[in-house]
Amino acid sequence: MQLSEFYNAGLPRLVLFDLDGTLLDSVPDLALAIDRMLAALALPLAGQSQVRNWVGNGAQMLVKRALAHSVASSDNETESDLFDQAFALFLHHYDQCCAEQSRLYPGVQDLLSFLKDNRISMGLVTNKPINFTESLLDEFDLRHFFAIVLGGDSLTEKKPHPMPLSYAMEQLDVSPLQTLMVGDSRSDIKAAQAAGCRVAAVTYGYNHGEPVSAYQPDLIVDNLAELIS
Ligand SMILES: O=C(O)COP(=O)(O)O
Ligand SMILES: [Mg+2]
Repeated sequence: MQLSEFYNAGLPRLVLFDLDGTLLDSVPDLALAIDRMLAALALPLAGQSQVRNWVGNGAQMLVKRALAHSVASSDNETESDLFDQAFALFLHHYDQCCAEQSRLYPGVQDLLSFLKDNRISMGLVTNKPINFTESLLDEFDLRHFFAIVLGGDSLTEKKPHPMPLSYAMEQLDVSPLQTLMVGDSRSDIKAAQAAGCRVAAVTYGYNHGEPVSAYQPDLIVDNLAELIS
């Protein structure tokens, strides 16, 4: 279904996008950084297929999930020391490799250009830390599309909390009824539902191994270009 059919009065005024798994296939580089972190800690490696199921709740949760998978249970103090060490290693390695193998998905350039040509405002609301988000937007020359960019550490709450979506709508002075969220995971769908805006979900991203249909988004697409009228 095209956007113009979905919004009776034409197009939404604002489209908010998720980054990882929606615009950018980032798992190859996330997995590289996680495996370099695990190797430095002499722990068993995870690989892309595991990491794909762990992405979506921010970098700290990604590292926690990787440690929970690779470390036999330990006491709280060892766990927190290990986390601090692991997280620092992850940040260091991801900083080196975040744009090595990551690629934009098919249809992304087409949709962003279509929305820009139609003067629809766009925002980026990701759970990825803001410093990596900004580097990747520069690397893929996407920064100019977005009127607002929020990372997982930009505000006190991240998706699935509605705060970053509500904040973006307030800053751009657009109501939830005139806003569409586009994402790949339950966090995006739940945040949009709680913020009162409609949500389109892509089928190709990272949703912890579950189909996005389980969370009842308003629209489901296999390629973002399907939204273009
Ligand atoms: O960093 C993550 O956990 C994923 O970020 P996303 O919100 O862009 O999917
Ligand atoms: Mg995502």
